Amino acid sequence: MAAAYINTSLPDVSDRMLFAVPKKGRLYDQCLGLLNNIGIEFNRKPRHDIALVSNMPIALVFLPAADIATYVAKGNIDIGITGLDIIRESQTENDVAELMRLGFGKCKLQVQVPVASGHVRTAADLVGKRIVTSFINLTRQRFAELEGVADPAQIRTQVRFVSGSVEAACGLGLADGIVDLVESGDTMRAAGLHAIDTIVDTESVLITNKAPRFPRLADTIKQRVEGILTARRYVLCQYNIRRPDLERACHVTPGRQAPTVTPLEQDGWVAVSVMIEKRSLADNMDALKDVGATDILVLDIVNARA
Ligand SMILES: Nc1ncnc2c1ncn2[C@@H]1O[C@H](COP(=O)(O)OP(=O)(O)OP(=O)(O)O)[C@@H](O)[C@H]1O
Ligand SMILES: O=P(O)(O)OC[C@H]1O[C@H](OP(=O)(O)OP(=O)(O)O)[C@H](O)[C@@H]1O
Ligand SMILES: [Mg+2]
Repeated sequence: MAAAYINTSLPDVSDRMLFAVPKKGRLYDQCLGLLNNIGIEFNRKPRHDIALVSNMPIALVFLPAADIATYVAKGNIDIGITGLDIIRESQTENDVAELMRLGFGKCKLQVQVPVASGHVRTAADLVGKRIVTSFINLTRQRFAELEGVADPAQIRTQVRFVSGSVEAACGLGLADGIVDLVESGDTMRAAGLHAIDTIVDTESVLITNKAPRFPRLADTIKQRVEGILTARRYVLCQYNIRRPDLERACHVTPGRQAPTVTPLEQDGWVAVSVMIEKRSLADNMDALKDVGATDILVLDIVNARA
């Protein structure tokens, strides 16, 4: 259970759901965009890590992404956004409920070595060597597997923690290899490194405590986020078609549930309105044209509720 926040200079948040958001870093901008999209209004004062939401009984708590899973697992925070990598690293998988993957913050936690150390081709070649990382638990678990040791504390490989700029460690002589996140690979390549093993594929997730204090409010947040993710994934497509060609057109664009078909004033014609996934839009438009559709229009969806 989340405890009341005990600090008299802070606002009273005892009746509010505490919602943790990364206070900086790679997830920050995306999280703020999402909060805005789901209609959460707040005013964060400079240097304050708590902001009251003006239109819902929620208080936002801005925390380092790496700590959010622990707060949620312990029940000090009710709901939060963080990365799957962080949940695994903080060993909180069994204590948090994953409500939804959010589709951003996608990257891989990888074992990397200097391109120049050509004799190191697999992670097994680093057994017994020096590894630097911000993910010591996941790194120790991976090397325990490679060493055939049940207890990660017993591994021969030396795993040392650094809090950031991990990619500098090999060049500076502190490590023979590193374990760090890779998205585009630019950071890795700029440091003269390449990846030889993947430990985790990660993306950001919405999580709650397993015994949430505000289950209905958490569900409302989940539904609103689902609506935004759906809106981002789909467009609304409208077209006109002769009734005899409708069946073939509906085959191309079956929609999420079913297309909406409306008769046109012109005899024998109908208008179709249907949701289409953005990633198959161009192919679907080509196929619609082939089956006789005309006046094909595509409209952005701002929000949705399935
Ligand atoms: N390059 C990236 N691409 C996508 N997601 C990333 C990337 N780097 C980190 N993440 C995700 O964001 C989470 C938080 O990492 P991030 O580096 O943003 O936080 P931080 O280290 O607290 O911030 P900073 O690096 O600014 O000090 C990671 O655990 C991961 O889930
Ligand atoms: O493959 P890329 O697209 O280059 O992204 C990967 C980099 O992003 C993160 O670093 P961040 O910017 O958070 O800096 P940090 O190392 O100081 O945490 C991560 O730690 C990598 O260094
Ligand atoms: Mg970082």
